[in-house]
Amino acid sequence: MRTAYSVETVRTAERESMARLPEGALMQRAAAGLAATCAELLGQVSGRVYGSRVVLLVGSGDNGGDALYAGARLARRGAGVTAVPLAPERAHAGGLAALRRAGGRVASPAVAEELIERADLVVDGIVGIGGEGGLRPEAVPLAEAAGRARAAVVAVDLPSGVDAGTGEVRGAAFRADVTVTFGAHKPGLLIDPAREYAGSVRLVDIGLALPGEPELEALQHADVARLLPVPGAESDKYRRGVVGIAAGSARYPGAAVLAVSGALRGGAGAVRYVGPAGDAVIARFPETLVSDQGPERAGRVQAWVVGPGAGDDAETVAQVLAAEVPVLIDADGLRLADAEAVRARTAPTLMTPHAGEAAALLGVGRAEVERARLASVRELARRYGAAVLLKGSTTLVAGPDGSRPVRVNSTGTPWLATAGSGDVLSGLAGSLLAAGLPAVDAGSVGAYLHGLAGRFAAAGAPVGAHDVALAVRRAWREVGEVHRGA
Ligand SMILES: NC(=O)C1=CN([C@@H]2O[C@H](COP(=O)(O)OP(=O)(O)OC[C@H]3O[C@@H](n4cnc5c(N)ncnc54)[C@H](OP(=O)(O)O)[C@@H]3O)[C@@H](O)[C@H]2O)[C@@H](O)CC1
Ligand SMILES: [K+]
Repeated sequence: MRTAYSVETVRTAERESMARLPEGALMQRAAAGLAATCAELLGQVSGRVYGSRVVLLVGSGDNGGDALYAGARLARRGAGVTAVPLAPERAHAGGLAALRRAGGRVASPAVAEELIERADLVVDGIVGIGGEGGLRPEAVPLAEAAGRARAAVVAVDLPSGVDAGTGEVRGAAFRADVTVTFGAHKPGLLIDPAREYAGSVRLVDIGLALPGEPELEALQHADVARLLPVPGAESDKYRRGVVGIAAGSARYPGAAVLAVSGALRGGAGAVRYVGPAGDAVIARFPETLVSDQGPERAGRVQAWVVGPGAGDDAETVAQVLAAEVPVLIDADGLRLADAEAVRARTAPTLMTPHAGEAAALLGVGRAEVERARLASVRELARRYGAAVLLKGSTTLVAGPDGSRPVRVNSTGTPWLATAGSGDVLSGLAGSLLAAGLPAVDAGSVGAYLHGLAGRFAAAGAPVGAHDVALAVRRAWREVGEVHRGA
């Protein structure tokens, strides 16, 4: 499991550690890790550390201190290192002295853009977890220059300008090729839009003992493998769970077919389809149990999926919400579901909006949800008393009270932003619910497999939702392999 901790928790751990260790020890560990990554990148960019040109952009806090000590290490290996302190009188004094002793230079911000243009490596040590409110105006041209330059950009702890705790980006921020973060991932490094600015993220262990719950957790292959439902010798189709799909309409029969295609690959023993697209479903998937009765009279299921392509069929949504089994609500179902009926449910509920649907439910603009994804998913979960999966390039899954930790999925790919892809996910996650997974697990395992399947199906070229559904089996197998190998 990959975890991310709030700034507050990291600060607490930092204080405890500092009380036990000699002064400056944590910063030296951080700088050593940072310098190692810088050296590796310089090797890639210019072939060697010796003789390469490194520019350190140095703010007035410890983030700048990390950059200076790392710069000193690079200077000792023969790199030409120039530090640009944005507020020279407040830059980390020990770090500046160390850099000078190692042969590094110090330059004025007036020449920073010129230096960045000629650099092999730019180290962004302007601001870390102590930052507030986005980049200050004087740093904006530097972020732009670093973006234009051919130099590799390494961010210290996090890209300056992004919000460490929430992943929000207000205005300009540094775009890093690599972010070297210390002690723990910060939530912003795993959530878009900030995640995109971080490039690839490396965690340097500086020996922090992190107290309490993480803010976020991201499942990895082995975690997913442990959660996948596996039939035992005694299993029959009913014990493996039957998932009911109440989806599709005369206008959108394809949504029903795609939701069923996802459900068939999600581990339930059987898929029951209810709705007006039965002929289309049977033609494609003859193994489906098709009923033309409403959900109430369709026969037993262990979980329902309601909503994909449902049009305006509020009655079906109401019947599903009244069922005493887990329910996944997606697409049109989100709009048609009565909030009181959702809150009144006693069996688990999982809502799966994309940003636009979440915005409509929250009564805000879509951009607002995209800007503040973590706060949005928590707020929705609290309002509805339901687990909520907020789709996107970094999908988030919150438990019913919006509490910690929220799951974040990072297997997604931009290729998954294709029509019908969400219908496949709803069937897949619904099937996992029917197989007995708790709502947050069903959502996050579903998103994980779906993202991986999207990558396999796309392999660098456009995909349709149907291709994604087909690739779910490969994703499942790959995840299972890791488990068996473990
Ligand atoms: N956690 C750990 O265990 C370890 C942490 N370590 C490192 O320490 C870092 C945290 O250091 P920190 O607390 O000194 O804060 P930091 O991020 O350098 O910035 C603070 C200063 O920046 C300013 N400033 C504020 N907002 C700004 C903005 N938007 N744009 C520009 N400037 C802004 C503000 O100064 P002001 O100008 O307001 O006086 C403020 O004083 C952490 O990220 C990690 O790198 C490691 O050394 C090892 C162990
Ligand atoms: K930084």
